[in-house]
Amino acid sequence: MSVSRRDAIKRLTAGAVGAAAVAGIGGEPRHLAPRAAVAGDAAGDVAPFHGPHQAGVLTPAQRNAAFAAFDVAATSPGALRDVFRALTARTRELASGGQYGAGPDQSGSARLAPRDDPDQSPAGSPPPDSGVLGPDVPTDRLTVTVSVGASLFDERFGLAARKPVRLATMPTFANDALEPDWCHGDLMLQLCADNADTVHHALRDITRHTRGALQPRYRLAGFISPPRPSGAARNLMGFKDGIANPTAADATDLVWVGAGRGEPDWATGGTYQVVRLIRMLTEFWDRITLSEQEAIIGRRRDSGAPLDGTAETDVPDYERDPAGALIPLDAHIRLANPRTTASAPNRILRRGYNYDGGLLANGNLDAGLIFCCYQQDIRRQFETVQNRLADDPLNDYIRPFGGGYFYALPGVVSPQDWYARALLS
Ligand SMILES: C=CC1=C(C)c2cc3[nH]c(cc4nc(cc5[nH]c(cc1n2)c(C)c5CCC(=O)O)C(CCC(=O)O)=C4C)c(C)c3C=C
Ligand SMILES: [Fe+2]
Repeated sequence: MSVSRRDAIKRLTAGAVGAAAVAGIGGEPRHLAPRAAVAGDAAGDVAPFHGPHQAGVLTPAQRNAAFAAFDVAATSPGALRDVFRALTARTRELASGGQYGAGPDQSGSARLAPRDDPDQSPAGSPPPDSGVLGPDVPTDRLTVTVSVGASLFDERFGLAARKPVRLATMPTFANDALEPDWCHGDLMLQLCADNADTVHHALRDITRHTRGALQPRYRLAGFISPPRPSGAARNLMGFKDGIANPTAADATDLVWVGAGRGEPDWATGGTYQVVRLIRMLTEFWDRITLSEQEAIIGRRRDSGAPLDGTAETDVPDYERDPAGALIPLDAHIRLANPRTTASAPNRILRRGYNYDGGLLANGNLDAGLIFCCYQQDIRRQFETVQNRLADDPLNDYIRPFGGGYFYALPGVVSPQDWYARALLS
């Protein structure tokens, strides 16, 4: 992250607080009217909003994302409830799409209202929407996954006794060069959609409706490339990434927090989220040989196959290669998941995105991975894997600079429900 970009963000956040007195949380609700399908909509474009778990965890990864951390500027429990109610209302509406300036006609179906409808935008008021997506707001498989950090459970809102028992502040690991401006936060929003403008629109809508109560802390946009030429998408080191991941069938054992795990009742249906902002030292990576790169990862760069196999989907067989003749003992995939009975409960659900943030002050590329994973227990899963990676040769080519530990809230189960209702009631 360049110094100028960070300064720009600081200026923007300062502006948001300044505007708080004017807008107030939520301001006027900006209703989207439901609408018939618009160009670009296709079957499967809607990621269902209501359910026992939030969308955006098991949802097949959309192509674009933003990870945005916030601090809560609201000071009372009542104001905190308003924050979550506003977040729920905006997310529910944005995820189901609609038309700005439309209202039900006599038959109850959606219609386009005249653009200059005075009821929608009274003289002297700003328009109800940024307009970034035009009048038709597509669903675009938008998901907004809301997570809370350990700092939300400090003395401000009287929530200390309700903290998820395994939620802590992310520590600094051996290879980290953490930048405080890019770490932690009371709240993390993971916004994902098939198109980048949908992600931008949703983030802008949410910040507008929570201005003064949520203080933006940092944000980073991410993307997933199309298959090149097939199979899993590639990260910015050129390797297929996200090949080996638990499936939805594993989620009960590995991802969702259920009853009987010693967690507070309100937390049932949630999951722990780890976000790590990891810069890639691409200038160094691009200077080593292909076989060195492949030995570091443990897979072929072109096909994604493990070094003991031929296809991306082949499962590495470490028992048949105890000395690491084919897949080195310190290959990234072997350290991360040794595939033993003992290591099975340590598996994590990865849902990462590439990021490209321009240039660093020294002229090097600022690009890398927004590593994000979900799990039942950070210590048993992410931290165990991370500690196994302590001497990973890949560490010479990456530098984690930010992120945090969060708890993704249980899902919103009905139109009357809202994020964190069980926590705050
Ligand atoms: C602590 C967890 C992990 C971090 C941090 C991490 C960073 C990281 N990984 C890559 C590239 C690849 N990782 C791959 C597999 C893989 N990585 C982790 C964990 C962390 N990675 C796991 C658990 C696995 C799966 C291992 C397995 O089950 O076999 C791969 C191979 C393709 C794949 O299976 O996804 C690549 C490539 C980078 C570049 C990186 C930091 C920038
Ligand atoms: Fe990895």
